[in-house]
Amino acid sequence: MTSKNKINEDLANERRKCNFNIEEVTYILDGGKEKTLQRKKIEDVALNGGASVDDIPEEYLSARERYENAIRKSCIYTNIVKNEVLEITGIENYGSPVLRRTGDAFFKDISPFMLHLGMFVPSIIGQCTAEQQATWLPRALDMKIIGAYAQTELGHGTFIRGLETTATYDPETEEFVLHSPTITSYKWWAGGLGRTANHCTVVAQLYTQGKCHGTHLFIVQIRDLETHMPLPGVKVGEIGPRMGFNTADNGFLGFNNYRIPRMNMMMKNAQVLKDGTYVKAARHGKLTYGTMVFVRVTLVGEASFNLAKAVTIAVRYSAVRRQSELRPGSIEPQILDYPTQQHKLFICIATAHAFQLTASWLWNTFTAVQAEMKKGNVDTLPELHALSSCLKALSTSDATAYIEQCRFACGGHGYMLSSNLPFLYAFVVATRTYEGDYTVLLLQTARFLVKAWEQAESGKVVTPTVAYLNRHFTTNGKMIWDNSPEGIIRVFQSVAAGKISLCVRSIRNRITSGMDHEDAWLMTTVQLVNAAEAHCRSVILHTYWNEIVRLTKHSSDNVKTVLNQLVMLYLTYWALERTGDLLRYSTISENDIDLLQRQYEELLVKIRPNAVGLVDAFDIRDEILQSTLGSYDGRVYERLMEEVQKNPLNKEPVDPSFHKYLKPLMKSKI
Ligand SMILES: CCCCCCCCCCCCCCCCCCCC(=O)SCCNC(=O)CCNC(=O)[C@H](O)C(C)(C)COP(=O)(O)OP(=O)(O)OC[C@H]1O[C@@H](n2cnc3c(N)ncnc32)[C@H](O)[C@@H]1OP(=O)(O)O
Ligand SMILES: Cc1cc2nc3c(=O)[nH]c(=O)nc-3n(C[C@H](O)[C@H](O)[C@H](O)COP(=O)(O)OP(=O)(O)OC[C@H]3O[C@@H](n4cnc5c(N)ncnc54)[C@H](O)[C@@H]3O)c2cc1C
Repeated sequence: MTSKNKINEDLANERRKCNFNIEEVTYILDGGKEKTLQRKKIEDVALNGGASVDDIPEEYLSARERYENAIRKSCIYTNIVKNEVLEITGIENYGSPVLRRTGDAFFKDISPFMLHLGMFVPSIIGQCTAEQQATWLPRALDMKIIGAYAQTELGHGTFIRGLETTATYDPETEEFVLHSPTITSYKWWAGGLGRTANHCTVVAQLYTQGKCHGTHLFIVQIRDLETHMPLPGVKVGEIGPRMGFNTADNGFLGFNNYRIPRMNMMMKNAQVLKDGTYVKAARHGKLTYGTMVFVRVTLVGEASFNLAKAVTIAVRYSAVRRQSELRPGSIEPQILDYPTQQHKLFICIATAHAFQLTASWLWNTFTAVQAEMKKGNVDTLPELHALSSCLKALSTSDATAYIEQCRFACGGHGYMLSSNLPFLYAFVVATRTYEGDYTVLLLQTARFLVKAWEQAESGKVVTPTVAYLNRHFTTNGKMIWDNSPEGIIRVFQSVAAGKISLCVRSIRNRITSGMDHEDAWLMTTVQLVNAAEAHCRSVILHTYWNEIVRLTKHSSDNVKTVLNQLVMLYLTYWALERTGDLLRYSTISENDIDLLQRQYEELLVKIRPNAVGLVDAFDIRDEILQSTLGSYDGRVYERLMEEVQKNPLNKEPVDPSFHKYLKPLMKSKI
């Protein structure tokens, strides 16, 4: 081992202290040993040549240079994926989370191809007929065409029914005429649309035979494949600097009576026949929203992964960083030894676990619902929509808050872009808004909860994720407090049931006092968001606990212990966060709360020796972490110094601005 990659002594000590088998935990988080081995194989192939390939860190580049550099790296990565990785994994792994995550070694910000693979390709798979897929999919997968997903407009993002772009069918030519009738109808935000894409999925109001049939999806070519010039009738460009996503060339797009062939309407769920007759597959009105459901499901895993990155950085840094004295003259402690620091960080480790296991469970639910829908059964779709909406909302919101907490935990150095924490924050905070804003999605879940409550009230057995509502109608009074995992989960379910019940009462009272249903609902939305949050919290607690019990059945004792400590920390943390609710909806006493607090503090002490082992178990390679503070070897100060050498401002001893501005200022008289 050279002195350059010698492990920091404090970090080495932490690893010696770790008492569980790190690989075993990695296997659990990856979904099994085979998946870990496959991931490592992919990473080895994809990152073999040293991924970052940036001489100057991308944050020093101008907007133009950054974009060009991002395209350059996207092409390098795509070629590696096409020529080397898919050879091993097969084409079906094209959009897999492993490839998405390995891609992070190439980009601190984001690849302009992300939306092509993240939404354009999924919309072809989910919304096109087999015949259409045969036309478009091979070309899209082979990057012969590059697409974006243009749904949001300048005037509307949330309210899809309010979109203004029109697609009017002309039976004479068997074409759709796309048009942007107003400024607010311009497509806005689509990633990859501004400079990169030559095609996109466009969501537009479909008109045929003089009637509007609501929003539908169309595949639209927007640029010439040879010259990349926008086609006549298409106005396209980049929307400007953003808080993050600056290499994603988010774009705008307008149409002036732009014609596309009839077969460019994505026709899996509805068709327009040659003569203009509209035929709808009579299954479910919202199947055209399917791509969004798919992405919401994948975003739970994204939240987990990005939080895992942030907490890996913050825990390793906290083991290396020493600050202050506990007693006069004593050696400065590692900041990880402060209980307040542990309080900031261990919940982040537990949350990353909770979201990762919930993401896998949600993915299995998603694929089961897809399988049912293939058979023509759409009964399970509302529950999936309610689940994916609230889990997307909470996971992205919590991950955002905890990534910021990790940054705070790294003090001043966490503010450096080279720590990667600001990039992670800017990336994840957007996920709280895109693909459905936090509040809006929780209100979707609330609609489902109120209906489920009414069903349970009428004695019907409701679906598994809200089965606690049936219990609500068979028990009297407050839920008995019980400090076991199952007991805490039951109490959280009672909190959710109690809050939904209050919402229903509030809506009914308002209607009784003369409001119509819409106003009564509107006036109750603050409570409804709160109830949906409580429901989702109970789903996460329940899933995390169940999955840990199931997945550690055959684990070694120490792995069982440490994973159990983490899940208990998570349950206790949330119980303490929600003492107000617990006092209201359960028999918990002040003494019980004191006990919970003690239990929480004891858990911090127990987890402390394994903290570095736990973040090592996320097994995120340095190339992917891209952080001066979080590398495996803990050479924090050396890396910060090395980074300074890359700063173009340090290339010359005297900056030209001195002679141009400063010196004249210094010489000038008052
Ligand atoms: C080289 C590089 C390598 C890289 C590798 C890449 C690998 C790929 C990785 C993938 C990573 C993914 C990254 C993705 C990045 C994404 C970027 C962002 C993209 C976007 O943001 S796209 C735009 C998204 N927009 C939204 O989400 C809009 C939100 N609004 C809505 O969803 C709806 O309008 C809303 C709010 C649901 C309301 O709709 P509306 O029609 O008005 O419906 P109602 O409220 O009236 O409800 C009616 C009824 O329908 C039910 N409903 C609603 N939605 C759905 C649904 N989706 N599914 C099922 N049912 C639905 C609703 O519950 C109501 O039911 P009722 O029974 O109560 O009547
Ligand atoms: C980084 C980034 C990338 C994106 N990429 C894409 C893309 O590739 N393709 C694409 O089509 N779009 C994309 N979007 C757009 C994104 O999907 C929308 O911004 C998002 O859906 C929110 O819609 P909005 O901007 O219209 O917000 P608004 O709906 O205007 O929300 C503003 C506020 O109003 C509140 N609000 C709105 N409606 C309601 C309601 N009914 N009840 C209560 N409160 C409400 C919201 O909670 C929020 O607080 C992207 C956005 C970002 C930030």
